[in-house]
Amino acid sequence: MNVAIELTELTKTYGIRRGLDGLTLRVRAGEVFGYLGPNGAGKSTTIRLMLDLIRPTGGTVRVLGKDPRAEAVRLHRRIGYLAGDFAVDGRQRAGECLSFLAGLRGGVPAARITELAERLELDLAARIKSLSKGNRQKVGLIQAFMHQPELLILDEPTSGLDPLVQQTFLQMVAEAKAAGQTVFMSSHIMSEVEAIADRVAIIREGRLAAVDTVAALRDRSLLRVRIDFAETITVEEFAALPGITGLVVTGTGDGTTLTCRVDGAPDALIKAAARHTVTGLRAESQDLEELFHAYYAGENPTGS
Ligand SMILES: Nc1ncnc2c1ncn2[C@@H]1O[C@H](COP(=O)(O)OP(=O)(O)OP(=O)(O)O)[C@@H](O)[C@H]1O
Repeated sequence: MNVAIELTELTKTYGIRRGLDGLTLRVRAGEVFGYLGPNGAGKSTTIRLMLDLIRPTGGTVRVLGKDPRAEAVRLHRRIGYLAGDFAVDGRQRAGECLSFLAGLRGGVPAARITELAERLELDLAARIKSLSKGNRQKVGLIQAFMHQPELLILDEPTSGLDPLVQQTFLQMVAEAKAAGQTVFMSSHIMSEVEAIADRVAIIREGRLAAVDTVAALRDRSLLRVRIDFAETITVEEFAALPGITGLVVTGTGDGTTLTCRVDGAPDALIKAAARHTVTGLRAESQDLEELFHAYYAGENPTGS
């Protein structure tokens, strides 16, 4: 396996504050990797450590097989980086700024910059200080993508972008992947990375809470079930069934409704329910956003 990023037992403390706490993570070359976590989880800290913008308290970082501390300058040419707080000289015009940055990256054809600006609908003649937050973010995206780097490291790339531009951004990521580039992008919203990420990691309070493919995470999620009965049923009949949690029974007289979560096969629940007259049945997988909120809150959403 070709590894693009390898973090081992990575720790960063800011005085007494914890930024990262023993994070071990591998990102494969060529994959789109979503890095998710709530505010303050340690996403930007991880990214800054990868780029040697800050130094670890403990552990090691390897990016494209190199130590970013020893080879920062050479590595930066092979990376496209969008900072969470991307900021450049506001007096410059967007096009001038991008040409200048292109020079630092070893040169980029002007047509490539124009093409990206057209796709993102950015006016290259506008002064950066006159641009809205979303339009400044487009400048940040172009400077990260323009030299077609081996590795894109994007900290909250969709921040401030309207939904149409977000779609264009997702296409750009898909094209980068098709061209064999690796994309590491952070976000605090699952739906932003769900569609394009091969794998996602979820971090919480500086630690890894989960890492897997989106499909596998979805498979791990629980089933939410609601069953309506014609007659009165009791909690006791269902409470001891395997994999059942959050059991609630409501209503009396005209019928009862049972709601619960099921981990694993719902067979025992269905057989127990079939002893009664079932007037309604609904079962749905916990949606991913909900699953992530449970991870964020420090629960064990898979119930395992
Ligand atoms: N320069 C700093 N000095 C002190 N504490 C810091 C510093 N930078 C980050 N922290 C702390 O480290 C923790 C992780 O912060 P980090 O910015 O990496 O989180 P994040 O996941 O990127 O959050 P956000 O989504 O809000 O950007 C937070 O508790 C934060 O307060």
